[in-house]
Amino acid sequence: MEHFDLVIIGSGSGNSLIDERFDGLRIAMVERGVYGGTCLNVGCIPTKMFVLPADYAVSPAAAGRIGVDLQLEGVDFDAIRDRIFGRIDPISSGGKQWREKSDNVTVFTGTGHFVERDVMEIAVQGEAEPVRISGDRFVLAAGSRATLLDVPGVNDPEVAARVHTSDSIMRLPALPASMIILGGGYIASEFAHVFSAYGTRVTMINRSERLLRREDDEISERFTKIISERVGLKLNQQVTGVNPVDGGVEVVTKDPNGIEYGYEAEVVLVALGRVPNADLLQPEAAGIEVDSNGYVVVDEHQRTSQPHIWALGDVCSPSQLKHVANHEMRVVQANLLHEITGTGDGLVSSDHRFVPHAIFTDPQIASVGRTEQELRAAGTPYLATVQAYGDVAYGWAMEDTEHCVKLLSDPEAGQLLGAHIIGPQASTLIQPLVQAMSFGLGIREMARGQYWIHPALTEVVENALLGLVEQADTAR
Ligand SMILES: Cc1cc2nc3c(=O)[nH]c(=O)nc-3n(C[C@H](O)[C@H](O)[C@H](O)COP(=O)(O)OP(=O)(O)OC[C@H]3O[C@@H](n4cnc5c(N)ncnc54)[C@H](O)[C@@H]3O)c2cc1C
Ligand SMILES: NC(=O)c1ccc[n+]([C@@H]2O[C@H](COP(=O)([O-])OP(=O)(O)OC[C@H]3O[C@@H](n4cnc5c(N)ncnc54)[C@H](O)[C@@H]3O)[C@@H](O)[C@H]2O)c1
Repeated sequence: MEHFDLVIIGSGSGNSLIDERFDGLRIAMVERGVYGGTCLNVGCIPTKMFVLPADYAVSPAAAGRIGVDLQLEGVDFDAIRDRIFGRIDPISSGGKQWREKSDNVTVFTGTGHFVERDVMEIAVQGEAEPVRISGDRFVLAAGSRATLLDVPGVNDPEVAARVHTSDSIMRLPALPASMIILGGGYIASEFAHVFSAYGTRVTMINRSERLLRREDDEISERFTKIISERVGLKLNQQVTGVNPVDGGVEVVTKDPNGIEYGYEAEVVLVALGRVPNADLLQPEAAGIEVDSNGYVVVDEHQRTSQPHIWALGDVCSPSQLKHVANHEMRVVQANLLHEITGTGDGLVSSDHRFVPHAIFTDPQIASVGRTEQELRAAGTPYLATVQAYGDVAYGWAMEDTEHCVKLLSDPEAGQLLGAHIIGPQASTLIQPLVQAMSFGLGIREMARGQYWIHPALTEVVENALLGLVEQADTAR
């Protein structure tokens, strides 16, 4: 049995962990799928490369409001798809080849699972017998996978060929005429924007009454209304079955009154969340604790319940975001180097205080901190302000009527408690607010202690901050 100093399972954020400081160690990299993981191959990168053309495709509406007559002549889905994967696929295969050539890293292509606390068995692709390796230390970077649809009819081969997850939907051989999207979260919303902008007739089926329900209510309500102008929305519906129909699939649903509906489309996208891949690792064989939702349990240093096993990213973090996986990777990297080579003063900890996210729909959405409904439920006193884009100069220029920045703070307008933005450039506008929260910058200092470029869209953030200050001062 081959022995390694370090065994890493998962080549997404796990691959970034290995740098020249690990040159003296014998490392095994175990990867069951496409090299480079979710973000590169089927996640953040390709989706956002699909979003940008979609943003252009919907821009005639915004241009028309300010007197520019743009006409969309069409969207070349095949060219977009081939350009995107023509760039991504070589990065993935090149990354794998580069690792395979490395003197100190052995790449195992196959699914690994524990058989003992320091022994892993790998079903290596193309090999008749599984391989066993042992390790001094392990890093679990095994990510998550799409939840599959589990209703009657889904295993019918004609249906199965037309039911996709985010892993396959971006590689469709041609743009479908119609698509049903199941779910109302990040993936459902981003692909609803993409495919409806490209010209597909999109129907979203969601079990609750609003999309993006975990966002602040203000944002979720606005988004649900705005996107309903571009896609068919079927809310409060539970999927009960799927059937093959001529040229497509029928999705059968039931509403809260028990009334049944049937919707047909050429293809179906299942976007019902992602489950951690911890189960594939058979963590019980190594004595690794897993929580009730299937996530590997880690302490603040990203160490699992087994001192020689560390975890990072989607396999242990319910936020399921790449910037979180990257952050945790750096923590594990520093802690491994500390333990193995004595680098640094001690173990470092992850900082999960203010994790932002952005949803690349049209309009964009970005958020950090707590929502108003969370503060209310917790009984935390707060101030809230909603600043319309249309009330600042750049928003006037855009003739904006729909978008806003919502800020929440303590009652003295001292510190921000949450920031939520819906509208153009939201993913960029949120960053100074993330910075303020992370470094404890007070609202008054932030609003008045710096210049805000006039007439940039950042004035919508400045005015929102001033709105909180004014409320606090009025209440004194
Ligand atoms: C469609 C989509 C869009 C997204 N967009 C964004 C975005 O815009 N911004 C953002 O922050 N996040 C986004 N995410 C989330 C982001 O992609 C993930 O949070 C991130 O990639 C997780 O990284 P990771 O290293 O934990 O896991 P991964 O990158 O998933 O890597 C895990 C790897 O482990 C392998 N593996 C699993 N089990 C085993 C095993 N037993 N043996 C061997 N190998 C195994 C898997 O094949 C995989 O390659 C998106 C996700 C999806 C699906
Ligand atoms: N821009 C980004 O950062 C980005 C983009 C895409 C994905 N992601 C990550 O990927 C993760 C997965 O995305 P997602 O959209 O699949 O998950 P999600 O958790 O955002 O949304 C899941 C949706 O499915 C619904 N749902 C779940 N189970 C259901 C059931 N049994 N019946 C009916 N509806 C059900 C939920 O109500 C929700 O609307 C996200 O949590 C996010 O962290 C991030």
